[in-house]
Amino acid sequence: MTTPLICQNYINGQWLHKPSLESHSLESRNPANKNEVVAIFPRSGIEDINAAVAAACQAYHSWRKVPAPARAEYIFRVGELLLENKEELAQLMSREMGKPLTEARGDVQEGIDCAFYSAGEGRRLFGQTTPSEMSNKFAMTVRMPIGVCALITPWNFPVAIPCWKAMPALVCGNTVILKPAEDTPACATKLIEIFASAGLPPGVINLVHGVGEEAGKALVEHPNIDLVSFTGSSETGAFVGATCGLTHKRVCLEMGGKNAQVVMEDADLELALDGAVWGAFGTTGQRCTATSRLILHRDIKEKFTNMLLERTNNLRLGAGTDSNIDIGPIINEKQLQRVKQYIDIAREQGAKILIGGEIATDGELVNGYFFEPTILDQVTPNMRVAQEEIFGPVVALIEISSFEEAIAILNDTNYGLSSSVYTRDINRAFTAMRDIEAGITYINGPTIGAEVHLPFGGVKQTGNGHREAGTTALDIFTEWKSVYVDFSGSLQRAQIDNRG
Ligand SMILES: NC(=O)C1=CN([C@@H]2O[C@H](COP(=O)(O)OP(=O)(O)OC[C@H]3O[C@@H](n4cnc5c(N)ncnc54)[C@H](OP(=O)(O)O)[C@@H]3O)[C@@H](O)[C@H]2O)C=CC1
Ligand SMILES: O=C(O)CCC(=O)C(=O)O
Repeated sequence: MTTPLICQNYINGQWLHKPSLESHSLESRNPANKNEVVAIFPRSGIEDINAAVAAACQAYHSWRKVPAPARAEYIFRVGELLLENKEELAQLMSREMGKPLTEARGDVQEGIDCAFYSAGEGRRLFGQTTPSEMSNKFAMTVRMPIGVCALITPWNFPVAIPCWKAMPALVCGNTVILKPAEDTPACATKLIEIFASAGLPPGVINLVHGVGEEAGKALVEHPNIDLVSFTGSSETGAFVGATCGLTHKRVCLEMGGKNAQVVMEDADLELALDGAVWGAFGTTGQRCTATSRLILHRDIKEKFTNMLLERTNNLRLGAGTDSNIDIGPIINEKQLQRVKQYIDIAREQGAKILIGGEIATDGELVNGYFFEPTILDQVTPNMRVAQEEIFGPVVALIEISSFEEAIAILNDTNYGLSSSVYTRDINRAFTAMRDIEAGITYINGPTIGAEVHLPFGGVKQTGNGHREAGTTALDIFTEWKSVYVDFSGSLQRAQIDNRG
């Protein structure tokens, strides 16, 4: 058992608001061992939010004028420091969030990739030049920063998601305030320590810990916040979207998925099996891109289900820090109960549990929040487990008899984040690419595994039309200005006459 990390807010270049054990403090615990306190962190209030917003507003005036290539050099340095600290961060993440070490390393690696990719944008941030209607005039567009950005992030990717948001925001000339999830304050603190070590000027990046409904809400409602970038649940996303609408803020929402993997009768079944196991049970199913529906052609369903059962039966549960395990814990008691409730709902609505379905309590598992990897059969498309995001190690099997039926069922949800089709038929592959309603489609690959230089986000209720990562992140964190330069020395005739 290690000593808890004492986390503080980072405001205007200073570590502030030391939490006391007695009051105004919260703790994060190891989800594989609830007796282990990983971190103690402040329960920030409105005064902390006001201080962070004031610092970010003040810093914005000079940061936006730092040349973009120079802003990018700080982010490049963050990437180098993340690389140097990768193992330490991954170990901490495994303890605080529970994901297996290999996955935690992948999470940090996404942050590193994002740093180097975003830093490259500092030397691009391309605008356009375009002909003017006048002879002695130039016309062009430039990207302008938006201002002070609130970044509200979940616990499932405690390094990657804050990096996806903060890095492009800073390269574009904005200043930021991060409000991380209550479950992962230590990861956020270590990440911001790295940003601070890269020498960013005071106020450019700020960290405020606390409760979503207090600190997060205060940030979203604050009149001096210009943009909110949010990843999390549909319910909180709806509040964030509505509040930003009422207070005229820019807003970018990413609210999860109900992702499906289709396996057709001509698929390479071993390949599809790897995809299904990793997609459904990787990160204990706690990914917005997780495979929560397996749409199986009736000709291969029985064989594939048996293969899946055998693999699932051999998965080992345990602490993410133990290199011999496959599946870590669920993040907290509330999420554990939520997953359990969905199993009860599935049963009530007529689904059959082929394997799993219970909270796992064998041996040391009793000390953590473990749930057995679960396969639900005889699921019909209108059941709640086929429509709602569960965010746990649960996958629903749905049988289909044609490719058209598979695509129709895949599309039949309110979400539209990730999707996958396993087939050897090129015509089906291209039809899937065209007809699937999702922001991401994989052919012969699992629904998870996004790369940072491609747009990330979804259609329908997954989001509000924005895409993180890739060059599309620049569209979130900048606004266009059209610039006309008249070098005629007089008001041009056509302009007065409206060209007539
Ligand atoms: N799309 C995705 O990647 C994710 C989706 N989810 C979905 O959400 C479900 C619930 O998970 P949960 O962690 O509660 O998700 P939330 O949406 O509640 O949390 C996401 C972030 O929003 C903050 N927050 C909560 N309430 C407010 C508020 N009123 N105003 C501003 N910020 C707020 C949270 O802070 P705090 O942690 O302090 O509550 C956290 O930082 C999961 O079961 C899953 O379905 C969850 C995580 C990631
Ligand atoms: O699995 C992926 O491709 C990325 C997942 C992710 O970012 C998320 O679940 O929030």
